[in-house]
Amino acid sequence: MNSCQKNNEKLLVKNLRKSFENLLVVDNISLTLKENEFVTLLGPSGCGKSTIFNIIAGLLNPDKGNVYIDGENYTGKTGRVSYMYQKDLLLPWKRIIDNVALPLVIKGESKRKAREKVKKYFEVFGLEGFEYKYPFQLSGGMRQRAALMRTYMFSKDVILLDEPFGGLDAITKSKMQKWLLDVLNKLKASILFITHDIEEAIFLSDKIYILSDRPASIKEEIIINLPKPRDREITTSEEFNEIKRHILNIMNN
Ligand SMILES: Nc1ncnc2c1ncn2[C@@H]1O[C@H](COP(=O)(O)OP(=O)(O)OP(=O)(O)O)[C@@H](O)[C@H]1O
Repeated sequence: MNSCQKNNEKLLVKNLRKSFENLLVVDNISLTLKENEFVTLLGPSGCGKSTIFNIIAGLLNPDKGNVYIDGENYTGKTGRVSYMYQKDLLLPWKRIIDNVALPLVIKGESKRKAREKVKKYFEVFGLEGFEYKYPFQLSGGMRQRAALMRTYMFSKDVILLDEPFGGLDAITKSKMQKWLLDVLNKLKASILFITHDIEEAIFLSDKIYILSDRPASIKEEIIINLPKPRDREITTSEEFNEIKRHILNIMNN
């Protein structure tokens, strides 16, 4: 165990720095994610958010800094966290149940056992009755729920979500945000989330890191103390708008 690990800290990122050729993309990023916490990286397009996720997932090596999960150094090591990209496509030729079970099959489970293990989650993810359908038979929101379920099956505790609702229309996106909070109430997981949508960040998060333009550095860390469980009405409250004004101020300076 790393001596820096504090109580219930799942993920600790320390002093990350990353350049591509001569382009500095990530500059001295440090952050923490506690057990069952929802933390968002909020920043402008192209600032380096996905690069930070690629480093946390172990797909990229930082030039400097480290990534600890449960106190263990995972810098440059893959396979510990779940990672869902914005366009995380389901395999069109596989049934939903086999798409969702794929992470378990990759880890060595038989198809039959993997199907058995994932079956019980279909109800929680709102996909009961759709187990044996193919992706083209589902709506956009349902496909995204299936992709989230597959992500959850890979690693149930630390989940990185890179703009998972970015490609959805406004109404579906809003429904999906509320749905995600409800699912997390039942399942418990520690989520690190990327978005450039300020309202989405406030609605979902316990904590927001505001990132600068490229190279990404942390401008401010904001704790969101809005009451939980949250529903849509909260987004029109004075408290919510006060946080939004504060964030806009920081982002525009
Ligand atoms: N493998 C790479 N080689 C060279 N440059 C890269 C590489 N990956 C990312 N970049 C550059 O790093 C910068 C940050 O990219 P990144 O994808 O991390 O930003 P982002 O904040 O996630 O963007 P967006 O919000 O548009 O998804 C961009 O200018 C991009 O062109």
